[in-house]
Amino acid sequence: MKKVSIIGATGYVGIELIRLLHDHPEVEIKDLVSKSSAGQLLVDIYPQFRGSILNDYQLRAMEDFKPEESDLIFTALPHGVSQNIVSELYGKGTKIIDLSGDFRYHDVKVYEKWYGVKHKSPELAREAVYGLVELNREKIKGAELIANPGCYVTASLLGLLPLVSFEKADLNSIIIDAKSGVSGAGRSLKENLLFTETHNTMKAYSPGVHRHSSEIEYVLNQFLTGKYKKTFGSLKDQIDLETEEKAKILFTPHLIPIKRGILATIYLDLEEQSSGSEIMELYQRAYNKERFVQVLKDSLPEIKNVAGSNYAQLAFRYNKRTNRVIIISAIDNMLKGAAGQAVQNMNLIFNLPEETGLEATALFP
Ligand SMILES: NC(=O)C1=CN([C@@H]2O[C@H](COP(=O)(O)OP(=O)(O)OC[C@H]3O[C@@H](n4cnc5c(N)ncnc54)[C@H](OP(=O)(O)O)[C@@H]3O)[C@@H](O)[C@H]2O)C=CC1
Ligand SMILES: CC(=O)N[C@@H](CCC(=O)OP(=O)(O)O)C(=O)O
Repeated sequence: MKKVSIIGATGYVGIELIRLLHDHPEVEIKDLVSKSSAGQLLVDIYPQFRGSILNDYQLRAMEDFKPEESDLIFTALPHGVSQNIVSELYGKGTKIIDLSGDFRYHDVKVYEKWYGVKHKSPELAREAVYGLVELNREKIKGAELIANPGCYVTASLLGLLPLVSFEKADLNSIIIDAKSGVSGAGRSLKENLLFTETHNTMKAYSPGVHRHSSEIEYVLNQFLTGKYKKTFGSLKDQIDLETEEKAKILFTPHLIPIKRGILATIYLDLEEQSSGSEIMELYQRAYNKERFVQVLKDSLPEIKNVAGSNYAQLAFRYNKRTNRVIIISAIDNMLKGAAGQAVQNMNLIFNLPEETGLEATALFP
């Protein structure tokens, strides 16, 4: 049995990781590290674990945590905080999967611009392997530090990559309109996340300037330059970003009155006329071997059909009149958008079948 630990254990992603790892047949939870609740029993904060193997589990302070006793550590901390902890843990022989935005950009200048935070470990940011499994599977297997992707980014990239990969999309026409449940904002107290502020309403936020715009563009542009070429799709030629146009996307997130789930609706122009069957062939080529990506033909993705599961559901409609494609992508922000994808990464690192511990279907109702 591999030993795994979580730092930031009582946050929403932390608790989702505990739930997945508790049911995982090949790992055992070593330490659950918590800043706010060190010394307390997990069940006093999350009573749903009462009676389980974690019934007597005491949360541990960072000072008492010995990283070398774990084979792998998940850091489920806010960005800015995570980089400090990861740089202390790195190089001690333990693999790390970081769920924050801190290590998602090899070029920390891009991170600093969009997050407004100085990066203290640029060398580690260059080492980190981007953990979108469908894009980067081979590198993930040998990685020491994984940067688990953003939730909106996962939904958006899975929808976009087949058309970008097969050079069908006009790279300057991409518009992403995405909606998220409130758990996407984490567990800490914020006035704008109160029940009375979020229930029976819907709002856009950070239109065009949300930090995930930069992550979507950054990964798409790395992809276009050939960084991920061997593991996904078949770009004919790599582009030179100095001389050719980069992908520029416009992204607006919305908060909707549900607990979990993301639905992204993506619009793009095609370079040339196409057809629904031609595009379907691209999506099938991209995803027919993927365990967690389902391409729907006659129905459309819905949050209720993925919430509680690690699946992404995709569908597209080719609009001949405008020569545009509308792509719809649904994931659970806490699972394929965070903890589920992190466990998928862990399975690859431990050379386990990718779906181990992740086979639950969506919860319904
Ligand atoms: N929620 C989501 O859907 C997604 C979240 N993410 C990312 O995953 C990470 C964790 O997210 P999430 O669980 O939602 O966030 P939460 O706010 O729910 O949890 C973060 C946890 O980090 C711990 N922590 C340690 N030090 C600090 C500190 N200085 N300030 C605040 N918290 C601290 C706390 O747990 P403790 O006291 O137990 O240590 C806290 O509960 C974030 O980087 C987030 O951006 C990524 C994708 C999706
Ligand atoms: C609804 C909501 O507030 N969602 C969060 C994004 C999710 C997240 O946690 O950000 P990372 O994936 O980059 O870590 C936000 O918009 O900031």
